[in-house]
Amino acid sequence: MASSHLLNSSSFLSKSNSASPHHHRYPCPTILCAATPSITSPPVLPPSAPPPGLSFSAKYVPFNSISTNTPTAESYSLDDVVYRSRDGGLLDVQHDMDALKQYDGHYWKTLFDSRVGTTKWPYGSGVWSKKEWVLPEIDDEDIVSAFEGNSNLFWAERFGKKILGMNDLWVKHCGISHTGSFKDLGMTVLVSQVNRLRKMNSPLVGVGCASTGDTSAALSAYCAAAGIPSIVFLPANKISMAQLVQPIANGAFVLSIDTDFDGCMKLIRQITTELPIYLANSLNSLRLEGQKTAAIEILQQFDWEVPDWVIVPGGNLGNIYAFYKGFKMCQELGLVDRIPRLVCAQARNANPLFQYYNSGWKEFSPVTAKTTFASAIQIGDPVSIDRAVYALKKSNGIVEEATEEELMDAMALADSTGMFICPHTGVALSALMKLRGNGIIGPNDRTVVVSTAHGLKFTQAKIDYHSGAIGEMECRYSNPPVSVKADFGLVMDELKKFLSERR
Ligand SMILES: Cc1ncc(COP(=O)(O)O)c(C=O)c1O
Ligand SMILES: N[C@@H](CCOP(=O)(O)O)C(=O)O
Repeated sequence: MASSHLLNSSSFLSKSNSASPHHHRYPCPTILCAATPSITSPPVLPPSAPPPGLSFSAKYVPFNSISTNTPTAESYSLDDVVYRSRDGGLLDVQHDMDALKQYDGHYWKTLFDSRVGTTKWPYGSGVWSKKEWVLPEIDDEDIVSAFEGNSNLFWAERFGKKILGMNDLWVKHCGISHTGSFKDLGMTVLVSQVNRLRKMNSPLVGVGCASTGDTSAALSAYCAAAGIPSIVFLPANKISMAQLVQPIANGAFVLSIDTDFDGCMKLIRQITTELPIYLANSLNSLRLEGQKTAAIEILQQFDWEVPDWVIVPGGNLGNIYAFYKGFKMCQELGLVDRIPRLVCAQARNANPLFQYYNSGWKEFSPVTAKTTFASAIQIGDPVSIDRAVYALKKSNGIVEEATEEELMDAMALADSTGMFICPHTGVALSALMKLRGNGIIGPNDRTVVVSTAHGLKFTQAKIDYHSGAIGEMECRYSNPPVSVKADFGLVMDELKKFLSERR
């Protein structure tokens, strides 16, 4: 136990095993056996051996060439600093699928499964255990990782049975992570690539983002681990204290700006075209390569069985596409034979995607996002709108919304069954409750709700709820503490009252 902990932390800090003879560009039998180094029998060979010299690669292509299935000559190296296609559209990371297809689905499953829990750098990370599908060409010693991923897929037995009559409900706790949100999955990839670029003498002086609190926390932590300056633009007074203190503690240059997230996003986009600061928001498609591994991980955790539904709270809308991409890659490469239906859940106070969906995808209009307890998705003009629409259409997906009362009640109910979720996960659970209520999601459907951040980042929202201190809200599941004098009789009275009410 102690020695494996030491191994993990020393890998994080020094990449000490980077010069390992097991450092290959493609999966190999040695890597497959990494978790059992003291073998006496011959290594287990993968089902189909790699042709000698075959390597994997990826490049940027215009996203619309993918969404319209139109071949294009426009592409960029991942070592280029580029966020937009020539016509101003989004980019996407395109992998050399022909090279990946040299191996069958069984091969990839065996390889990925063999890396779970290994201390061999960098494959113990849930992201880097899928390295060939993420950033295939980066050297292991350039990777900046905090052992992210491999997050708990929690069987929400009590919530499912008691609240929804469901037996097969799961919560993927992506917020149980280094900086407390799913952003770590993408940030390890982005900061690793910047680390590589800086070693290649790129003029980049730092990495910057606009944030509602989680992207900035992840960016500042990974940059601090790599000794790279980070710059974060935060909407003043619109993020939680816990989120604000994260980049401050990690030594980021923090600008608290008198605008909302969308205003910060506009500014960082302008600034990163003027200064050699690398853009870390999910407009940068590199981030999504890491985030998509959560989808692969869900399949892996179900022994490669496909759930019926996956529900993701949406704000800037990169993550819903990342999930689609992860599932789709698994299907295309033969690991599974279908993909789940995706649901994107938004807060009613910040619901541009929901409105677009409700219009029958006729017209998209950005909104001015109003204050919501789900503050990390208080976004009115999502940069990945096109990616989200594509993911939803391709997965026969649905968009739902939740009012403030619905999301806070859902959060309180989930907490009362042993979770400690964030308000964004409350949005996703409210969506589930509605879709169960109208029968779209059936009682036996295997359903995964993606929990995107740790509840400890949002304690003020929970305090407000449990003290019944929210304007119009009934706070019907609040559980305030009972004050009592230090007197045996009075304490006994309170306990008897409590116990009789429980009967
Ligand atoms: C906790 C949390 N949940 C959900 C989201 C939504 O993710 P996305 O912006 O990729 O839609 C974000 C960030 O936007 C977030 O920080
Ligand atoms: N919730 C995000 C908003 C920005 O999203 P990004 O994925 O584009 O970085 C945050 O935490 O800042």
